[in-house]
Amino acid sequence: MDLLRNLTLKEIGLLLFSSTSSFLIYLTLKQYIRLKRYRHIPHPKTSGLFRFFTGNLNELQALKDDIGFSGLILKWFNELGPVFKVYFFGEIIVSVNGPEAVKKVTIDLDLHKNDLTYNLLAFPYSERALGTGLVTEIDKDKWKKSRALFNHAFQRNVLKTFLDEFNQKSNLLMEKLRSKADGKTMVTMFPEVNKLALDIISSVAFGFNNNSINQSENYLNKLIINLLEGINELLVDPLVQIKPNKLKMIKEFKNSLKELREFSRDHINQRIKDLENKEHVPNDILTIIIKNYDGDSFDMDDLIDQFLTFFIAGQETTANSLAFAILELGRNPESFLKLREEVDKYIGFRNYISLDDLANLDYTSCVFKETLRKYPPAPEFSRKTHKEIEINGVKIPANTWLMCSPYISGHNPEYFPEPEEFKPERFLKESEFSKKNLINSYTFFPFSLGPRNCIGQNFAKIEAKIFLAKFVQNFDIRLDESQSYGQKELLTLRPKDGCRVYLSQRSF
Ligand code: HEM
Repeated sequence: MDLLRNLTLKEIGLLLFSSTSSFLIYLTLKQYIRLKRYRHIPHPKTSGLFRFFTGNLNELQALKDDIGFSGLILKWFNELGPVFKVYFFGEIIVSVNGPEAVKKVTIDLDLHKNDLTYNLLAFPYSERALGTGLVTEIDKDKWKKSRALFNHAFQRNVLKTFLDEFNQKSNLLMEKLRSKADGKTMVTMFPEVNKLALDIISSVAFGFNNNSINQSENYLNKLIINLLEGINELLVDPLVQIKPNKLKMIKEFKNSLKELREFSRDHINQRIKDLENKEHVPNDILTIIIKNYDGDSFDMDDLIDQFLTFFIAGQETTANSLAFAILELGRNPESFLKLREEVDKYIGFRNYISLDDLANLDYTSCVFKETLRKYPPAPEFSRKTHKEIEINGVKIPANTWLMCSPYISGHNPEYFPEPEEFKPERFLKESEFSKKNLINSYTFFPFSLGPRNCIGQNFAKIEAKIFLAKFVQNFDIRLDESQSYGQKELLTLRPKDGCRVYLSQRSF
């Protein structure tokens, strides 16, 4: 301090100037060295005065509302080829595409998840949200233990026992929609299927009747929406935490998270108590988890992480795909009629759909798959290299953030000609694409692949097929022509205007 006190203003200015210059030189050198490691990997054109630092930030921001991140990287894939990088400030993402790359990343090398991406879900705004739940656990050994526990609960023969719940909740939604099926009342499908998905996961996984289908605003539904909105904001705007006009949203996010965690804690505690007291409990996923838990005592925060993870992973993704499916069926009446023909043949007017019935619904499966191809709800997922690897002959340095995209693959005309067309037939076993093996696990992977694939995929397939079958059994649809048929990418990919339809009771 004494030294500073003896300096003149001019000397202090010079000192500040030289330390700022040194800092800038340091940043420039650091960025130069970082980018040099990736020099051989092409990237989209950068723009702006500070583009050496900001990289592709301008393009990422300008296009995020228009075609979304997935649309943007698809454009870059078409321009730059299967391996390319995108960068902004210190972050470099390498997008790797094509069957060989996807197999290598997800199966052969079974790379770790990228901590930076998943931390946004795990600990947004420095709060514990999904924490060390199954989606966000980075530590492989810990993840393996949890996954083994959950695998029990997601086996087909266990899910089969919940078929009543899947049917009952879908019937409830049909009943509600019937009350609006006058051909004149506009129905936005996304919130409806969102509540359906929430009520199904609440009942099948956690044994309680949430009953949001019949409520205009549901307590849990609202809390989850607030939670997801907060995380979305953080994803699209890293500076959100210092913006005064976002303070209210952040406060609401934190309150909702707190309430959700308290709700989960109470529910889990009650179940543990009931099990200890040998009370009658539902044989749901929570009971299976508690019974198979092999720790000495329960780590409550860990269980809450899992509880929230299943609520969120089990709701958003399926709901988005169901809303997109209705939108596409509305735009493609011939697919709608084919679907109905199949349902009429195998189900008729029965309002209970069994597992055997589901096995017959081949075209229904194709409709669901085609929807997931065109609009994978999780359009990208991230991994991290721990040592240098080679993909498609391109060397990728250690500690690189890698990205695989079911969206890019699903829109590649090499495997899916006329990718913008909705053609469920391409997934029929006898289709030329199936015969040529153009559609396989490495070209169509909306549930990801390898050990960290989606544990809920059978769950989602059952839910989707039952809903679609019941929907065409009951209704004719007309789309609201004024809506956008575009997509909106937040945490997941969803229909931009939520899928607006006019329903009528089915005519014969
Ligand atoms: C159409 C519906 C669904 C799609 C497209 C989907 C997609 C995915 C994808 C791509 C992943 C990998 C994510 C990553 O690597 O970051 C994933 C993981 C996961 N999904 Fe799904 N999902 C769906 C439905 C569900 C449902 C219904 C549940 C629960 C009932 C669920 C629970 C999970 C969980 C817990 C994980 C993490 C698995 C692990 O890392 O071990 N998902 N899902």
